[in-house]
Amino acid sequence: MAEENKNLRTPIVCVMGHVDHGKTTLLDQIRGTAIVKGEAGAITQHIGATEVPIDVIVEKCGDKRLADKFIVPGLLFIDTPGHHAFTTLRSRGGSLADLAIVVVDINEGFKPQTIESLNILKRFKTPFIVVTNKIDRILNWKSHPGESFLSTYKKQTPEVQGIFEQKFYDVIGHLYEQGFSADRFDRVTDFQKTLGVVPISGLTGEGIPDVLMVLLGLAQRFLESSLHYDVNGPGVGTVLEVKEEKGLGTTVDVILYDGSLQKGDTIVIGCLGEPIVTKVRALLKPRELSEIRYESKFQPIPKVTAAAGVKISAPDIGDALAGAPVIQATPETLDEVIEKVKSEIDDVQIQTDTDGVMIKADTIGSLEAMVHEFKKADVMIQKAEVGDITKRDIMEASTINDPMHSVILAFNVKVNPDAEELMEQKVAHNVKIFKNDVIYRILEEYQDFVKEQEEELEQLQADTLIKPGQFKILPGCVFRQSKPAVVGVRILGGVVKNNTEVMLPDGTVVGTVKGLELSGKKIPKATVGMEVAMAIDGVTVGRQIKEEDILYVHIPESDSKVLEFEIFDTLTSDEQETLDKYLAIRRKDKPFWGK
Ligand SMILES: Nc1nc2c(ncn2[C@@H]2O[C@H](COP(=O)(O)OP(=O)(O)OP(=O)(O)O)[C@@H](O)[C@H]2O)c(=O)[nH]1
Repeated sequence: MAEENKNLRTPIVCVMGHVDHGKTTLLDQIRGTAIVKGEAGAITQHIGATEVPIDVIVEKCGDKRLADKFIVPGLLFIDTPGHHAFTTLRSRGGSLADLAIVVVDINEGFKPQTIESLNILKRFKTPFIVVTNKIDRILNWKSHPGESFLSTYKKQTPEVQGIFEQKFYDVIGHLYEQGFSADRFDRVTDFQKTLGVVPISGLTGEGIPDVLMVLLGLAQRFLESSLHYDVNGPGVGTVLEVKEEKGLGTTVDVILYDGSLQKGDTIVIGCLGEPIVTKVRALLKPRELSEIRYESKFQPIPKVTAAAGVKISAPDIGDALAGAPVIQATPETLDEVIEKVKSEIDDVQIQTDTDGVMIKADTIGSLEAMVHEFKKADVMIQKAEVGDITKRDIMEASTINDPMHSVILAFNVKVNPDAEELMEQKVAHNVKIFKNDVIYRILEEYQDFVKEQEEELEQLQADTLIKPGQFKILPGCVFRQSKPAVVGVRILGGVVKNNTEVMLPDGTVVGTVKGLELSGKKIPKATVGMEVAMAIDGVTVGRQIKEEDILYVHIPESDSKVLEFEIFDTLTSDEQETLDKYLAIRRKDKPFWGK
């Protein structure tokens, strides 16, 4: 059993949370921990990751007995913060990150990206902890750099403790609203039922020993079975980034999570077309800072073993895709491995609708995350692809008539120059691009746009809709008998516009308004309370109409339905009253008119 445990690999940890809540500072603090406390050689700076060995953690926590308790070799922190790295680092059926930390600024509380992080973790079922950061900013907090939370907390005054408790339980309350039962880490007895929350300061290092301990505990408790690996097995990893490096050409930064990889090995890398089959030309790790006499930032190494972050230099890897699998192959396994890599890419089944927007993202993982978030918000998606925005994308979007769908939502991608050129032209005038490197911002911007469009449409509808109106022909104000009749009227309710038909109280439509004048000036409409001169075509005073008559604007049945059932609440009270009277006339003989 003990022998077997030797092959537990280092758990991979991602840091997530809202902008500016302190993800980078926390990672820097952890890196600092590794550098200051580690014996020479004990610290391993990886490509895209930092490894904190178990003995460094144990020393930091000040309890040597812990050394026997834990059997994982340490923790590997992915250096790129945010859920971008988390979603990029996918492995078959989930995320490659074994654990995550969600950072919340204790003074600011929950923000959109906090919730987005929690949703992503919930979806991937990744064990995680929450840290409430920046406790040193609490009024009158006395910092004790590097100490455990309980130790520094005990040294605060009761007032400061009171302020802390209030802010802390605010965060606990928010977590509860998101469906998590959570408590301060030292009060949690079962991490499977209760989410552990660690108060920290990324700046002073207070609470960092607790973060490391709780993470180790989680790894031990939940991951032991999934952390077994075969040192001699084929190397398996995920592309974190595809990068041009001076003197090396295109390289791929890979997080290896199983087996090992050597210089000269054949590897298969996922891309959009047929998988790339190539040979490792060099495996590289960052050069130690002391070795500045070398020109290159990287140092070649003969072999890497999981879990590790490594830069791979190899021929023909330009099309490699961030988030795609990298698997080592032998002549015997090559065909099988190619199939496996291909099917992993094909597994990213994105269900699309027949109508909807176009989504572009930089990696498979971010594309999946984006589609998930947008579907949750009921946005219809017609196409979802990895890659920059091309001329063809713009052409495709421009053929869509619905302005809410001739839209490209782009996450972390560029607009190609020829696509940009096309955007300037008339043919693409209807295409809109929403670009951002934060998913929820793209969603927000798109939702604002949709709202604006809907309001415009409503306004347009309201402008063409015939509204209720009622007026009385004033006594002694007949200026012309007919062709057209011109009479003085008072608007009793609603509005009367030019070119609308008018109706008698018995339901007969008798003529059309052909002009409105107020104090000798032509006006397009008259509203409640106004006394105006009105020209009515089609009637003769003394025949169809006479002084003191009350007339109504004739509302067609289709408009009446919209007024009564869709926008009744938006009408003024006199418009509502007038509509009620109008409907009563219409429904006297036909009870179902306009229903
Ligand atoms: N007082 C105090 N300031 C902090 C702490 N942690 C972070 N900060 C400050 O908060 C600001 C944002 O911190 P970052 O670590 O850059 O935050 P981030 O979450 O990585 O931000 P993005 O990378 O922009 O998402 C910086 O000015 C930090 O110095 C802390 O514990 N205490």
